[in-house]
Amino acid sequence: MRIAVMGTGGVGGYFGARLARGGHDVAFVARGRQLEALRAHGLRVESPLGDAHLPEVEVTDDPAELDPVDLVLFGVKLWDTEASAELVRPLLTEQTGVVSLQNGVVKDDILRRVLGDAQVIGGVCYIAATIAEPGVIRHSGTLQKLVLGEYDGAISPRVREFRDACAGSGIDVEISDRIEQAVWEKFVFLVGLSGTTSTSRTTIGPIRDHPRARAFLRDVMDEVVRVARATGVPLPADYADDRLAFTDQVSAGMTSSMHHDLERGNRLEVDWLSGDVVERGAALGVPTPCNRAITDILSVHSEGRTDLSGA
Ligand SMILES: NC(=O)C1=CN([C@@H]2O[C@H](COP(=O)(O)OP(=O)(O)OC[C@H]3O[C@@H](n4cnc5c(N)ncnc54)[C@H](OP(=O)(O)O)[C@@H]3O)[C@@H](O)[C@H]2O)C=CC1
Ligand SMILES: CC(C)(CO)C(=O)C(=O)O
Repeated sequence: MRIAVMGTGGVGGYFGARLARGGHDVAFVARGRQLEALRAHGLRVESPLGDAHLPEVEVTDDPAELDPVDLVLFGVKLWDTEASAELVRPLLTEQTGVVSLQNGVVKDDILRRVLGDAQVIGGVCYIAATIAEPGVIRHSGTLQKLVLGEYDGAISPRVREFRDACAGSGIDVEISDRIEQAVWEKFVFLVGLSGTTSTSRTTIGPIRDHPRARAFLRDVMDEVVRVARATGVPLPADYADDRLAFTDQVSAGMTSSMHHDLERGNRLEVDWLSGDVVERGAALGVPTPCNRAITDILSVHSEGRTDLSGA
């Protein structure tokens, strides 16, 4: 398959590199120091599942320079979605699928609005990966899973083709015929994990082990479940308990990409995660006090590191 990765960071770089090593024709879109490093030294992935080095990669900061592709993988942060969607237009044919690896439930709303419903295939990814240094992606743990599916539930040829490309490249992948629900299922867990690990600046272990922090984590996720159900997404009413039980199975050291971003002084996605839950809840009449607390507490960090000393 010919694939373009829009945003070669933690997730885009990881999955793009695996697909390239799997024999697919992958072009990368990057900028700044990442673009320079990819041009100079190629792309390197460090992973417990095996390192990979692509010494030469097709990379650009301007998708219009690339030939059209079968599939675009979206790996930019949420604030860059709209502008990046405009940039990938020249890569699309009528058949091209656009799959977002991003978090949040708003990402595909934006892509569908800018690019049209028919172009967008729903997707969710489960992985912990970051840019360790320009040109180097570090994968933590062994989780590296994609779930994808057409929004109308059809198992289309393009979805099957991408599933086969991923499976043949060693990526854990499955097709869902209820992708909207799958996106919300991850959103419940992610909003709980990102909100609690970032506000308490610790990994999941101490949070799930402390009775009050654990109750807060559950309530944060339960608000997302209530918003999902009010939207018409049929999550079970006790889904927060299911996700709480799931957090007991992950490693105590697990944390969220947002917590990593906070520690690094980077801009945060909180307005598209807990903040989006608050906005949707307000529109639907669903109270979301825990997510509001998270959004408000993190607001002083949401634009990245600033001098808070007041000096
Ligand atoms: N990291 C993780 O483990 C996981 C992340 N996610 C989600 O995936 C999404 C991406 O996260 P992550 O991979 O961590 O993000 P990163 O910041 O690591 O990567 C995004 C990359 O895209 C680049 N980019 C943005 N806009 C453009 C553009 N117009 N042209 C070229 N390059 C561009 C960024 O450049 P610049 O730095 O200059 O902005 C950056 O290098 C988020 O929504 C996140 O929540 C989901 C699961 C796991
Ligand atoms: C929870 C996790 C690590 C799973 O993919 C994630 O999506 C994130 O932190 O952004």
